[in-house]
Amino acid sequence: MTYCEIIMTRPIPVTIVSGFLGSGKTTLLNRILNSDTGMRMAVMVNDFGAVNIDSELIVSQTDSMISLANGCICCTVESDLIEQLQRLISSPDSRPEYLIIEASGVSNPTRIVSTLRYPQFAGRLAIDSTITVVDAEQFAGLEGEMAQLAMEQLDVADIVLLNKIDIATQQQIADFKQRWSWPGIRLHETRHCEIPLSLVIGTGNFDPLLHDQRLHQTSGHAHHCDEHCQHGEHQHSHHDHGELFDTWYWQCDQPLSLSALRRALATLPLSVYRAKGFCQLAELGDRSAILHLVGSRHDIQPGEPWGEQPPMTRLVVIGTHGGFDRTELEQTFNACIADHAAA
Ligand SMILES: Nc1nc2c(ncn2[C@@H]2O[C@H](COP(=O)(O)OP(=O)(O)OP(=O)(O)O)[C@@H](O)[C@H]2O)c(=O)[nH]1
Repeated sequence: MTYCEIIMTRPIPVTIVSGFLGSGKTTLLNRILNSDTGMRMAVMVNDFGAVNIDSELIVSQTDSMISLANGCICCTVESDLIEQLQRLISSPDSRPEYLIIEASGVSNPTRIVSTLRYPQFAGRLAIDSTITVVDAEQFAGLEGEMAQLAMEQLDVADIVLLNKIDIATQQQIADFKQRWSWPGIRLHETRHCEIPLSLVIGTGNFDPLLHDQRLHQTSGHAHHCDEHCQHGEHQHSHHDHGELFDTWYWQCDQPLSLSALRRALATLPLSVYRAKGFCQLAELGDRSAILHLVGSRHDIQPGEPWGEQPPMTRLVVIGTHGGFDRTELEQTFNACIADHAAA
């Protein structure tokens, strides 16, 4: 057997990174990809929004970056996932030594796990682990179907990163650990997903039997039940997450005022969970800025120089379905244009 044939017959380990909107999945991915793994990594990114901002927020030298069709990986883009996986494993030139799939924050990763276990991938892909990143501050505040989705994302986790412990209270951290530390789970508290590589890559933590057992247990949610549980409500009926969430995209080629933008972000309705993208700020001249909004917190940091790229603000906003008015959002952001804000 030739070297090439040996490589082609070895299953590619796959890590699935899941977690609610803004919990820190891309932060984890960047951390992994910027470490010295010594392996040829491929990354598949699934985003929810008109534009795949996540693939641009990944700052690394991966050998292969695949942007899956935008949408919810568990509802609408499974066929794209299958096609891309098939392409990845069948080409000797582009075949990676390790694959990471980042699901969008609105996806339930159960479907990705099932897809990877289809017979056509047997012996060619091997799930290493499913990692769920949790925003320690935000988690307990999620309600209704959002809370249900966040719990579904935890149900399939082999590894949980309880992230953002720098902004969560001790009580929030303790409450989460009390409810979600079931036997066998590997739970790590992190700041900005800082964690040794060996605890997240090549762990071999995925156990298909345990996985199936957990999903079929009661209603699937393997947490410690308490008075907040309404198991009748969170059976694993599959929602189309595209119906739970709505997304809006705004782009603008005129510079924005930073102070006006900060004010605008503070006035967004609570139903807006997430905003992210790149901004052209009057204050930054020829450099872009990276904007993140998660719940009521926002962060705007200087990014790369625009270089050859024409300066342009591109923002994706994600919220509950029907939770925001597009015309109002447009007016809010238009008012941030530096010339308008100064008038
Ligand atoms: N304070 C704090 N902020 C964090 C931490 N981890 C990530 N963030 C910030 O949270 C924001 C969202 O992080 P991302 O990594 O983009 O989150 P995500 O899960 O990929 O987001 P989506 O893909 O949109 O669902 C960014 O501004 C991060 O810098 C943390 O531990 N503490």
